[in-house]
Amino acid sequence: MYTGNYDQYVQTRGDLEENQMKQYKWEQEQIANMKEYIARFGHGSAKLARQAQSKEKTLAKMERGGLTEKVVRDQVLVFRFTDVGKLPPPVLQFSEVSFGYTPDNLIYKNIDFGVDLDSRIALVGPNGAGKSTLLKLMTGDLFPSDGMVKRHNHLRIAQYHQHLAEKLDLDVPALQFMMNEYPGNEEEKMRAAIGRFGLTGKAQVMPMKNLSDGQKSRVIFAWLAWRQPQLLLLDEPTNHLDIETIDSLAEALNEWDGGLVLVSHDFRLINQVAHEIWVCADQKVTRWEGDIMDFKKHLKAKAGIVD
Ligand SMILES: Nc1ncnc2c1ncn2[C@@H]1O[C@H](COP(=O)(O)OP(=O)(O)OP(=O)(O)O)[C@@H](O)[C@H]1O
Repeated sequence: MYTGNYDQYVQTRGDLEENQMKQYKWEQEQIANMKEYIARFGHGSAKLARQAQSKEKTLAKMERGGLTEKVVRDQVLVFRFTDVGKLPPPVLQFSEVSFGYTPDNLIYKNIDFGVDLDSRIALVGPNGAGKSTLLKLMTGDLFPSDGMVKRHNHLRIAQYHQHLAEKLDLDVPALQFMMNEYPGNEEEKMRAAIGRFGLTGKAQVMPMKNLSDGQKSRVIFAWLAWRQPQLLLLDEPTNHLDIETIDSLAEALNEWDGGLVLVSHDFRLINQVAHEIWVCADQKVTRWEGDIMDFKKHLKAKAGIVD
């Protein structure tokens, strides 16, 4: 049981484990020294043998008292995207884009911006402001009512959203699903591709209905990653992931060399991976001058919440 928030927990646990490891190493060193002494002098002169006996007693006492255990790390969840290399900017350009699902209700009016492969953008804004809509305009699932969205000819975009997991055929195992989606690839390769997202062994070959929602999300990530996108659009990727998996996702994104546009309500994830915050509201997309924690404070102040 730990008090405080998650960051404090990580810090405290780290400190405790460091101390435990120091104690463990010290004890093991003592034990090794005593054992060596006993082995060398246990049958020596009477004086040395007495000292060896005394060390034997100390050793037994230490063992009875309970030795410090070695720190064993929880299995680290692997999440890994393959590096993709660069395309010259601009890879995705919005020029005077307006969009509405109906002409009398515009969600965006005259927006201009560029996204490239160095971009690490978090889209924030009130519910229904149009964050998911903006991602769909980026992928080309939606077309602007006015203006132009230009994508680099060789740009590979992959989009993650919850509905992908809902479309999985749950009677099929993850491995089979990948082999069906990407035929002509060796099974071993596909196993490794799913394994890169922490789904291993039996979990790959049981029908996906037996997987947790978090595991299904991993299958989707593996499926997206196989296309080696240069630009990843993530729409609420953390809904079914536990906090350690979210950290693992953040780490994978930080190690990866492609571009990222993230829609998330998870301030921790945004804080870890985003370099820019864009606010979608009032038919506009505006760059927030500050980090996500400033934005959180701003939202709290707006809602009249005092820390
Ligand atoms: N297919 C559609 N047809 C008509 N209106 C839609 C459609 N999809 C979304 N909308 C509307 O467009 C607006 C923007 O929706 P969008 O899902 O992009 O917002 P969002 O910022 O992603 O919201 P949230 O944070 O709640 O996911 C909302 O008012 C929504 O009801």
